[in-house]
Amino acid sequence: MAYKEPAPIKDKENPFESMMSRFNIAAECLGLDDDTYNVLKSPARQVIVNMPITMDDGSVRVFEGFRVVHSTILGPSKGGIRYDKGVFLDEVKALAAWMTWKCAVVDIPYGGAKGGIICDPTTMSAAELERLTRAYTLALIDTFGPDQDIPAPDMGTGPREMAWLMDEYSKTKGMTVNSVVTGKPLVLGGSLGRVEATGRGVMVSAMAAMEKLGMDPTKSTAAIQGFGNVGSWAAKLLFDKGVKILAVSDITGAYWNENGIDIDAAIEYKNAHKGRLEGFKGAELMADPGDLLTSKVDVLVPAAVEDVITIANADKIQARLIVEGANGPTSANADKIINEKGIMVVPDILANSGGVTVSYFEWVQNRLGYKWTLELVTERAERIMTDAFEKVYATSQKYNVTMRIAAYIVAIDKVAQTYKFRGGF
Ligand SMILES: NC(=O)C1=CN([C@@H]2O[C@H](COP(=O)(O)OP(=O)(O)OC[C@H]3O[C@@H](n4cnc5c(N)ncnc54)[C@H](OP(=O)(O)O)[C@@H]3O)[C@@H](O)[C@H]2O)C=CC1
Ligand SMILES: O=C(O)CCC(=O)C(=O)O
Repeated sequence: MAYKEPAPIKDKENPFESMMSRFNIAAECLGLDDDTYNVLKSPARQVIVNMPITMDDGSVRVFEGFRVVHSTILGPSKGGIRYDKGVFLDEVKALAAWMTWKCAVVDIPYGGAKGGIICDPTTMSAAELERLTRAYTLALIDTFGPDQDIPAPDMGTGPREMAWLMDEYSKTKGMTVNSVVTGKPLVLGGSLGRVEATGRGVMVSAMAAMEKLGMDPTKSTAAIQGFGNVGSWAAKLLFDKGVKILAVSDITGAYWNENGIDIDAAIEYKNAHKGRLEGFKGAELMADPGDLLTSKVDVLVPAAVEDVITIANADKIQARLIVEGANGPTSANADKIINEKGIMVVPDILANSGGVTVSYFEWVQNRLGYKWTLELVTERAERIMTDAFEKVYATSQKYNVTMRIAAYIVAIDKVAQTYKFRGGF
């Protein structure tokens, strides 16, 4: 039977339009001129590739993949690769633009890019995924490069895929080029602290926001959607700070414990059960996983997919603080409702920027041929995150705007100034 690609999800807000509506507000606050506006909004490069892959049963399937380079104004473009059956071009375009803004917010010398392949990694063997990753690398060999475009993990990918990518790239160059990709296994030049970096940044932003709101972490509760790389590390690090985690979730459901979930036990369970929480006994399965988002907690951390906080549920959210671990979890239409409710949102382009920050450290270490200690990585990453938070907070006060619009203002201002100094392209 011929394989049929799943249709892209259509019943959601377009993520690129969501990104643009925030961009437009920030551009207006800054009084951005038309020329710069047009340059900054347009992705520099969009590549679509089709890759025939021999499956383990001998059949051939053609997979569609994307790489969007949004901007190289600040430096080589940087951004993860997503393996998911729902990937589509406008999503990758939005994710690439968010990378540009994210790198600018944390003041690292990168532009933004993102990649994705329409596939379901949970139903593919390791050998099939390896062939696919190598084919994708070859298809994008002219795009990738340590001084051009540097990929990293995102949903559905991790150190294993980054290792294959590095190896395939290196073979075509006839030498080992480990700085072409970050998020690699440690033995291949990965950085200590990269695996937990995004979750750590979420924790650092949550702590900084709680301080502004006068919340005591040890008296606060949280719910975390998504228990993959970002969600599980954010949960673990918040738990270690004394925050009581009442709910966590993955694709198998949402799990609630009024007395607080033992996150170490949840992570141990997940690691022993193919990366899933299904059957975890330390919490009750919630009847509707969507209820996690509107549950009675102080802090909400969406750390799974886009567009989960929408006009359909925004008015029911009870948390005082939302810290966006995922990229684009809040639709632009929901922003107004959330703001009217007085909920503070630490936006994705700030809250989850700890990952790309430590990716930058990995790239720097690869180029130096030197390894930093975990303490050094953690201390530098936390300082960058704290400084970025304070800058965005001060900007929100100055312009009397939300933290989200303030983060866009900081980012767009930096990219626009750099563009002007460079004299245009
Ligand atoms: N990894 C990184 O360094 C960074 C990631 N991000 C963003 O963070 C988000 C998560 O990425 P990451 O943790 O790497 O991805 P992972 O693939 O490691 O984890 C994703 C998690 O979300 C769960 N999930 C998927 N769909 C749903 C859903 N509808 N409801 C609840 N849970 C769901 C998955 O469950 P299951 O495993 O059961 O399928 C899994 O637990 C993405 O938006 C990504 O772009 C942002 C910055 C950096
Ligand atoms: O680590 C990186 O370079 C990028 C991570 C990423 O894709 C993201 O921040 O969304």
